[in-house]
Amino acid sequence: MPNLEVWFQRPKDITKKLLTGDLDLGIVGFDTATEYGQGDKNLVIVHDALGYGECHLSIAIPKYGIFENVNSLRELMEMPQWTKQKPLRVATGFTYLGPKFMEENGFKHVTFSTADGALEAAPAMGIADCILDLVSSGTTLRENNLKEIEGGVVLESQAVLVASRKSLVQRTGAMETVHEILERLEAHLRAAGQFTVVANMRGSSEEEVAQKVLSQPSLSGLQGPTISRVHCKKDGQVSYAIVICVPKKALYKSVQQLRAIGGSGVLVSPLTYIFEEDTPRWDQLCTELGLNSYASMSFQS
Ligand SMILES: Nc1ncnc2c1ncn2[C@@H]1O[C@H](COP(=O)(O)OP(=O)(O)OP(=O)(O)O)[C@@H](O)[C@H]1O
Ligand SMILES: O=P(O)(O)OC[C@H]1O[C@H](OP(=O)(O)OP(=O)(O)O)[C@H](O)[C@@H]1O
Ligand SMILES: [Mg+2]
Repeated sequence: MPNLEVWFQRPKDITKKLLTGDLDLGIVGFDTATEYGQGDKNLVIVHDALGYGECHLSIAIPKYGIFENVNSLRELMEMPQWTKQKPLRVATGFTYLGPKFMEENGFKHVTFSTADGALEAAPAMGIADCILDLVSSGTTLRENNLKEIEGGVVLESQAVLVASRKSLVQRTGAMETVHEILERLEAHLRAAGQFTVVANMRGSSEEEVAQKVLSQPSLSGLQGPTISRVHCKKDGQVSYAIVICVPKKALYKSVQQLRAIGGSGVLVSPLTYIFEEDTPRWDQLCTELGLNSYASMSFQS
């Protein structure tokens, strides 16, 4: 893409640099954008689900000792151990979201300490009573004898595309660039679970082939089959070829169904992009920025 420069930075620095106006666009975890964005209106989520880096921010407590029978945030809060003099000690890297969550849930006697990594060790080391950190597979928690509790999830997260509102509104060309990035991302993510399937079909007419294909539940494709004539070199006879999109999960079933209705020579290739007529997140972004005229604007010129 022209007019675009890409820098690799630490996630928290990306968020901070978006806020100071040193960057126009960033890709970070939603948790980082929320933690370091701290509700700043200048940070705009352009794409909220890039489909990787999935995790959630959650409270975890030891499985043992005084916590053995504690399984919810409410039960944790109602434990007699936490007093003004001896509050619940939470180790977390999320020093904005952590206290905010506990306060919103009415937790009175709580205090926070912070570290850069390996927080899961803090309870066993006696430095904290529980932790508030990211969980993905849950392996780190299991390894450290910790458990999540009901009502303890602070935030669901995955990679997101974020922008500086000021940049989008003020910088010439910024919206055009974001539009192209968004179109490509949406089209690419839409295509992620799909294959293109091309097959030769026996049949006496396009209609007959279409009927056969549509009679099979896994073969209707995104909008129905594309059918075209194949002109054989040798005998000049006409046969037909169909092109359909098939979800990866349904691939083998589709091949079986194609064979059952006279399909052969099935070619399968991955799909890179599916561009639809609309880019829903673009319209949302324009509305968010109060730039409604952009929604119908095309950048073809
Ligand atoms: N186990 C995980 N599975 C999936 N995504 C994760 C996981 N841990 C972290 N993430 C995501 O990756 C982002 C970066 O993680 P992390 O904060 O560990 O960064 P880092 O590269 O170690 O940076 P720093 O050096 O500043 O700690 C997080 O904000 C979160 O969105
Ligand atoms: O549920 P899991 O799949 O085990 O993943 C969770 C772990 O991943 C992250 O740590 P990371 O590996 O980034 O190390 P860090 O905490 O030192 O940054 C997070 O801080 C958890 O410790
Ligand atoms: Mg890390």
